[in-house]
Amino acid sequence: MGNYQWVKWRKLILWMVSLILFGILLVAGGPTYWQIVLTIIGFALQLLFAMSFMIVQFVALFWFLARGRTYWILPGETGSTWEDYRGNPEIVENAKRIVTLLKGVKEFKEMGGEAIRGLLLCGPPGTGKSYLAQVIANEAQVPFAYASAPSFQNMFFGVGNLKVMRLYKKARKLGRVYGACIIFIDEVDAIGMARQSGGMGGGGMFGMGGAGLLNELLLQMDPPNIDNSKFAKLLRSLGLRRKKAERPAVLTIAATNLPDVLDPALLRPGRFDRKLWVDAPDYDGRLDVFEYYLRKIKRDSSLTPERAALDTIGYSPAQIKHIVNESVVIAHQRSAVAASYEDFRNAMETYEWGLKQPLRSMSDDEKRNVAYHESGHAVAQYLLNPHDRVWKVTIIRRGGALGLAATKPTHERYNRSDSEILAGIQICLAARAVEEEFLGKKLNGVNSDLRQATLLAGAYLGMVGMGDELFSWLAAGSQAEALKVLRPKINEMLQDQMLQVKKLVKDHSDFVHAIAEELLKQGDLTGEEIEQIYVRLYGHQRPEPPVVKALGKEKST
Ligand SMILES: Nc1ncnc2c1ncn2[C@@H]1O[C@H](COP(=O)(O)OP(=O)(O)OP(=O)(O)O)[C@@H](O)[C@H]1O
Ligand SMILES: [Zn+2]
Repeated sequence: MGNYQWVKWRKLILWMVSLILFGILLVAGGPTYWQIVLTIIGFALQLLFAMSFMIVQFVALFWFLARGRTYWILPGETGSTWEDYRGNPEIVENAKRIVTLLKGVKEFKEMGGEAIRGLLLCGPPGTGKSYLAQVIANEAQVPFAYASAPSFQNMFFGVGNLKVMRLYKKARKLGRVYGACIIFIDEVDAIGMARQSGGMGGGGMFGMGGAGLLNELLLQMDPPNIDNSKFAKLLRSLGLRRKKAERPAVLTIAATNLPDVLDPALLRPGRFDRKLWVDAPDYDGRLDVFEYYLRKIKRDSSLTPERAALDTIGYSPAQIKHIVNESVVIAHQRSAVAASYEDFRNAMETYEWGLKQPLRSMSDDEKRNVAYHESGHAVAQYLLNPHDRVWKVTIIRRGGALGLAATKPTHERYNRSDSEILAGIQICLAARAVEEEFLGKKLNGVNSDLRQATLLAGAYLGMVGMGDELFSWLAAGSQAEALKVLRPKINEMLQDQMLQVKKLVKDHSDFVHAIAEELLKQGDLTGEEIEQIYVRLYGHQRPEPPVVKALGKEKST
């Protein structure tokens, strides 16, 4: 308290002293009257200047923050056409309809139609969602804006909304010039998550939380059709009416990998009421994409679109583009003038597994362990899986794995039989089977193998009703709980499959030894080389793989 009083007094005293000094100066005939006036004006000007400077700074900061990271493409700037969108003719068909609507938007509206406002593209990454939106814009000859939803988010309240508002304002402006406009919003789930599930739609640190951004987006997509300018309000208050300004068509195309988490409000009519699934292409689709991208590079006759399409089940067009490009890089590195199939394969392997990183310090004994482990997988893969082929077996470290035995499907498949799942379990267990039977020890490199085998057995018994129960843990909700309850049965199943695969590798011991020896010599083997070894040893091609059965109590039926 006392302290506070003192501060107050001190201030007063300081003021008094200054006043007295000022008075003395005045009386002593120091400054003239004009000098005093000028000084005061000078002070005032300084204050004004400082304040306006602060205001300008604030405005600049806000403007800077609200500057969305949006890329604009005007008609004709990219030139990507339907010809460039490959591998998915159904999508193109659907997209063409949208372009027809956008092009004829004026006539369509005159007929009383409402312009489409939103299109939602769902699908895994790299399937060309933003690319499709660009092609639509280019084909319709309308401006295109690319924005990513997370970039709207800002820690300052209102800045995100301002960004959305500015984006749409510009879109409407350009839309008036070009007839329509397309805004593409990537990763819309970042702001469009169902509101109760705590989506990040809100205003952030200083915001009110909730769904501010989502609401702004919905409002901007489908704004109320009244003119809210001062002039229009004045006219309205005078009982007059200005001719309603024509609202330009702004089509919002949004993309997401997670359509299930979106707020239902987004999917209502008038918003994203049209949905297109953009999936990874099938064989024919990939063939088309490869033909397109391989045409752009120099390649020799070994690298054909057919061969490449066969190897790349599940690849997206973006991945295909990347692999083709990497093949050229690899070809160039070995000073070749054209990419070969070998380069392509190397590119794929590096893409899927990471770079080769041989462990120079590994002892011969350890290398032998890894070779037999992988040989076990390879033998089971080769003999048991009718729909997969061995792609590559290697004991050269890649990524985090000491070795790998990888298969690729021979064709697109959408369902799996009980026999195939059991074969899958045996393929996982084959490595341990070989360790025990051929090396006489158990090694610790099996963690992911056992994990995978356990998950497969769990699904077999507790999810897809292939054991003696039809109960599904999906209904119970927790896989972890189900695995615990199923543990005795899973164990029994794994033991039983282990016995079978041990028999398999012992029956083919020459094959196991030959692959392991060859791996120790060469480092890695392709599926074709494995096949050559088999044919050399047994004098015939791989027989039709057997139907694998569960022999334990599960086989009570
Ligand atoms: N169908 C296609 N035909 C030809 N090229 C394609 C196709 N789809 C994608 N691409 C190529 O892949 C690149 C990446 O695609 P894009 O960015 O559109 O994928 P996306 O689905 O939007 O991915 P993300 O969800 O990760 O944003 C494109 O720029 C294009 O060069
Ligand atoms: Zn393994």
